[in-house]
Amino acid sequence: MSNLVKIFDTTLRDGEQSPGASMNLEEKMRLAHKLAQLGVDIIEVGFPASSPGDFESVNQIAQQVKGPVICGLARTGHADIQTCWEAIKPAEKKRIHVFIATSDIHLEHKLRISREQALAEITSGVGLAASLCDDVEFSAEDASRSDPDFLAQAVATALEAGATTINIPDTVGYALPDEFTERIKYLYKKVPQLKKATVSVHCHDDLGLAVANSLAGIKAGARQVEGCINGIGERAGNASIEEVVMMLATREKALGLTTNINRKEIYPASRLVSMITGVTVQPNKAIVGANAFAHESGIHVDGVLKNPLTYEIMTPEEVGIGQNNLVLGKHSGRAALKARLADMGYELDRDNVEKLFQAFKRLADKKKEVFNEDLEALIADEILRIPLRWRLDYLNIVSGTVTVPTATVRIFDCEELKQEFGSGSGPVDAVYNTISKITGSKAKLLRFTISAITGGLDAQGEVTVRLGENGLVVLGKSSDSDILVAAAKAYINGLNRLEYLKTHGPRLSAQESSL
Ligand SMILES: CC(=O)SCCNC(=O)CCNC(=O)[C@H](O)C(C)(C)COP(=O)(O)OP(=O)(O)OC[C@H]1O[C@@H](n2cnc3c(N)ncnc32)[C@H](O)[C@@H]1OP(=O)(O)O
Ligand SMILES: CC(C)C(=O)C(=O)O
Repeated sequence: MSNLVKIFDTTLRDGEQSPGASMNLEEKMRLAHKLAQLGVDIIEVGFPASSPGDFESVNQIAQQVKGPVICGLARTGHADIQTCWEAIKPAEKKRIHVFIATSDIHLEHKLRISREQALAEITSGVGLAASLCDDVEFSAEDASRSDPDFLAQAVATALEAGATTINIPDTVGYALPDEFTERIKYLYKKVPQLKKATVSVHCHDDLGLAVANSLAGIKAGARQVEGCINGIGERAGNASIEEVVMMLATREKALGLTTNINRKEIYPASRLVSMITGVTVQPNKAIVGANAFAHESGIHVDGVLKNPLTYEIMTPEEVGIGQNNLVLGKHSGRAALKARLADMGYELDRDNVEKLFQAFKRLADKKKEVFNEDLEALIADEILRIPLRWRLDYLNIVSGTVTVPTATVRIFDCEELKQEFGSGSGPVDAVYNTISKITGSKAKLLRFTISAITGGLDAQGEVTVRLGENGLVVLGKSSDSDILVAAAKAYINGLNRLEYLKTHGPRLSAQESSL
């Protein structure tokens, strides 16, 4: 048996069945090109009989996308199959995928036909498809809930009619891995001619077992796995392609199997699917989630810094993610802090690291994540105690529903008092325009946040601004019971830090670091 597992991507068909994930022609085309770059073996592009739009996108992709087999889905009715064939005909390599349900629940309640009629449908549908195309896949929908002997009969009928790939779907994500392995082994035993075809598995994630069941199928002899990028798809989704591929690659020694996937395209493909469908990837999602290669806990970061193998079983580079992400937060330790400081160009001596670490922990208790600008601000406050060029002396604001907001601001520039008057679209804008006039600052306001740090009507407001100029980025912070005063002071605080960085450079010199 081959050690190559073919990857059948159905993001454009089953993935598109995720509520709200439908894609237009341009989006499908872009994604199909990306899937070809990713190296999937087969792309199920759509269900051509379902709508003129789907026909058109399948047909356009069949004309333009080279590399993978281009596959269209069809029910057993002849009209579906003819329409599918017309749509995929221009492709270099093409496949018709015919399906019908084989479980009694589906036969009785949905299709309202007998088992005999279902077998006749298979003979007629697969037979027509095989007369048009030499690559035909047959799927026994709801196979995992079908009577095993009837399923074997359906599979034998499809092979007889000309199917070259037999797909065993766990349509409603009901199977348990051991059961699924047994089911496929049973089919191999009952239908000896199955060995000549490719067995495929198509697992849904209703119980979170889609990837485990795909592996169970592979272990029983399946050599094609169907799934979607990011695991999107009907209801709880399909097996996630990236998880299946990375499972096979990471555990290659144990499993002895390979795929044709260009793994560096995994992350770009994931981003594109998320962008196009609007279905966001949960942060803790395996392989492509924001936290998949992120570490915050001190003990983990210490290990990863010494050797990433301590906590990483694959490298982020392997799946197209730039590098791992060492997050600073309340669980971080000194090793993480020192590594980040070194990354930022700061070489602090042991006492200053200790001083900064204590301040960092106090901040991290209040904040989810500590960013570089937070560290710059801590260094400025705790270690450098930077000289303040500007200090607010006086502030008067006129604002309201019927007046143009104006501000009068007086500032100490070193020892010299300077005053200006200005306006803006709101009171904060008026204050900031006036401060910029006095200080001559060209800094851009990148972010402005305001929060209450005490309760009640007399709450202290804390304002944080993020300012940028010529590649330098700083934070400014202040609090006051008057939020406009807090806003003015935060802005001036940021400008003082920017002024310091402009004259001293963004990096601490060794001399300064030992201050
Ligand atoms: C497990 C899967 O993911 S299967 C794929 C599911 N995907 C989709 O359904 C998306 C595209 N579907 C559609 O756009 C529409 O359902 C269409 C155009 C295909 C059909 O629309 P309609 O003709 O209005 O039928 P409707 O959707 O109401 O019902 C489906 C019909 O197909 C029949 N059917 C379902 N599966 C099959 C099959 N494999 N072979 C033959 N007929 C089937 C059903 O019994 C039902 O027939 P009925 O109308 O005689 O009762
Ligand atoms: C059409 C088949 C393969 C399907 O999507 C399913 O059974 O889930």
